[in-house]
Amino acid sequence: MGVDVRALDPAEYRAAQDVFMAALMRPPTTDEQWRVREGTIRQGDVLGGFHDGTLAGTTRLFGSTLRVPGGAAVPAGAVTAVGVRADKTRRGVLTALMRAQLTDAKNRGHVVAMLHASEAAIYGRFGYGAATRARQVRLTIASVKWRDDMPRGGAVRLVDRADAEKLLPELYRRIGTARPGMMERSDGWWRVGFSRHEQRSLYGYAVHSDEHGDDDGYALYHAVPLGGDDIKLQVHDLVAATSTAAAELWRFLTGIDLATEIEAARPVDEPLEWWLQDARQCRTVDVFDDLWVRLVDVPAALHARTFGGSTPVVIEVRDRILPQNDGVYRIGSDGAERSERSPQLVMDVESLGALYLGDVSVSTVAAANRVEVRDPAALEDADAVFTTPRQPWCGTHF
Ligand SMILES: CC(=O)SCCNC(=O)CCNC(=O)[C@H](O)C(C)(C)COP(=O)(O)OP(=O)(O)OC[C@H]1O[C@@H](n2cnc3c(N)ncnc32)[C@H](O)[C@@H]1OP(=O)(O)O
Repeated sequence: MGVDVRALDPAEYRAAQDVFMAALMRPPTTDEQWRVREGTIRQGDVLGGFHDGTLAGTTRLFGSTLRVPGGAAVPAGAVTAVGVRADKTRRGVLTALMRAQLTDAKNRGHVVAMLHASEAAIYGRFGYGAATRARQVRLTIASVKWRDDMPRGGAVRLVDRADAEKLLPELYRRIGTARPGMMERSDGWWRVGFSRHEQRSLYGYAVHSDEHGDDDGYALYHAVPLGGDDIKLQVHDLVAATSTAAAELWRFLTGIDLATEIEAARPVDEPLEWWLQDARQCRTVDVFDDLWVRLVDVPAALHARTFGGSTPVVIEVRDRILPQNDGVYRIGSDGAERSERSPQLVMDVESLGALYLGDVSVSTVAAANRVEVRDPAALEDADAVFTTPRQPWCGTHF
């Protein structure tokens, strides 16, 4: 029996949400949570996969943009709420949904699709590559001593939730998407986020302003009792326009009385260790794949980002789902375009997605046999072409 996929009607969204929550083994969305979420879903965004006439699986795609190396922001489809009923898995429901969604993303003009994966084994077959990483850092507050030469300046103040709901989205819009891998957040994203801040626990909203009094960073955190007298500050969001703002926000967080430790998922190249007198007091407890990127329109995606190196490379790209992307591309610091030349390297669109934001080198992917090297001399050139000065990072959960 095949799988039928169609865009769901708004009246079916709640049922789709239930399928998703059950697939994630989470309790169903409450009526109160649903009232907030419902209004953020646009018609046409939710797909349903039907097996034997039953809604067996679902996925949603909403419009955003993704910052790419060089500074452009490309139209991006953010994929979320993927789930298949446990009694309907491994029958091709997700496959049918992903194919339909990628075609839809292409028709909507999205240059890339992107997601956070619950498991790393799921999305590669659909052309998604792990394009950014994050590291989970933990600091024990009693042992944190900042260096005297750490960047300092400006002031940090706490704001209440009502002010945070106005200030943070505005600040994020202004400063929050500077790094490759960062994405635009919709009003709905913020509404759902703030609605999760329960009254029962402390949520803190700290804003940094520079020496002229202009706001240039914020931290959003949550106090988690650990048992006994121990309290962890879980930092959900820390966005700063300058290293001074970031450093001052970290200094503020580690100065909060009664907190015993801090944990946050951060960019892998944030210079926390460099600010500390004892670098080992910042512990990396995990490094994990963050944003997965799928190039939906390969020529447009390559055109949008800048490349480095002194010698261009010629790469053949293969795409089993969107064959319009198949072809040979010459990529270098002067741009990227289709080419008639014979390829030096051959890769599928998943590997290209992983390389797209500069998180991993071409040599590393080639060493895993995920790039076919036809001209070994091209590998070093390709590393230089794809390399970026800053590690990409998304920092937005969706
Ligand atoms: C962006 C997000 O929302 S992330 C959240 C994703 N959702 C979850 O993790 C919820 C729990 N899991 C599920 O709902 C389902 O198992 C899904 C969505 C992961 C997979 O759905 P299915 O309908 O079973 O996938 P489908 O039958 O199309 O499988 C396609 C292929 O992927 C493989 N596959 C599917 N899920 C997994 C997995 N979790 N691990 C490894 N392989 C997998 C299948 O074996 C199959 O391989 P094949 O083509 O070689 O036979």
